[in-house]
Amino acid sequence: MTEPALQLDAVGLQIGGARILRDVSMQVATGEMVGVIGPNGAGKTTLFNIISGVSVPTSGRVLLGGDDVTGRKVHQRARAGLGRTFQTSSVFPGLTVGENARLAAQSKLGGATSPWRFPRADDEASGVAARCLEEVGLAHHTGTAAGVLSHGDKRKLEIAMLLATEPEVVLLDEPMAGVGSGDVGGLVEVIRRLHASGRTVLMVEHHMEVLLGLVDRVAVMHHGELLAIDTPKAVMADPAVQKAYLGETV
Ligand SMILES: Nc1ncnc2c1ncn2[C@@H]1O[C@H](COP(=O)(O)OP(=O)(O)OP(=O)(O)O)[C@@H](O)[C@H]1O
Repeated sequence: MTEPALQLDAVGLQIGGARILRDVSMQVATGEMVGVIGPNGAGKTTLFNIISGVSVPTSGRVLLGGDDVTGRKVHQRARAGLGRTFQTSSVFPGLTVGENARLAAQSKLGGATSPWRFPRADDEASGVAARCLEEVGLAHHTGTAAGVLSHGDKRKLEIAMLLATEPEVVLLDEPMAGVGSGDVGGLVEVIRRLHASGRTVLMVEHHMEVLLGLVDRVAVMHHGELLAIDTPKAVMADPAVQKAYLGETV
């Protein structure tokens, strides 16, 4: 039997007297796309922090491809094939789109990471960067300053930078946040292709229509617990989920 790409075993986080996460267990199969939803403060960001190594759980285990990575640092998990985008933009606005992507590729390949070093169009990092920009549909913006891109294109650039690190498991933290309605469709297509290429994807997203149309399964967090994990249809029909969202639009 193949190991799940990502597995959480009874993960918990207690800070002082506060239980932030309690007993969260899930398995995400290779190539699967799972959406994580839940009301504000439910523990979604904390869960992503624990999976990516920003926080260490006080109980339970995190496994990547069957390997226990619970005690490993962010960069060690990145090397093990985990990539993450953040809610806040991580692009360098003064650098071009191409330079941003090349820096991300260099961080994976090692060696000098100075963006001011004259890039050779045929070096490995430049090749990886070009391929990733092509994949997200930003190749025509290679020479554009990242700071002048629309929010939607910045998100695409962040995804390209993530792809440049060649992750197998991708965590997307609210990719639609701040994106104008005209840019949503293009970004959805990029995420759909990311999934179709066989990568395993976990996505926190408040834009419910987008999320439900993309994912294989939905994990519902509530008060630090995993309330349900199932197909979008089954989760939306679950009375416990509806109760958790009472007063909010699902
Ligand atoms: N380091 C910390 N110390 C104390 N409480 C924390 C800490 N980190 C998170 N919390 C609390 O844990 C709960 C879960 O927070 P978290 O940010 O994970 O929720 P979320 O589901 O991502 O919310 P949102 O949708 O608003 O981003 C919140 O009540 C938050 O205040």
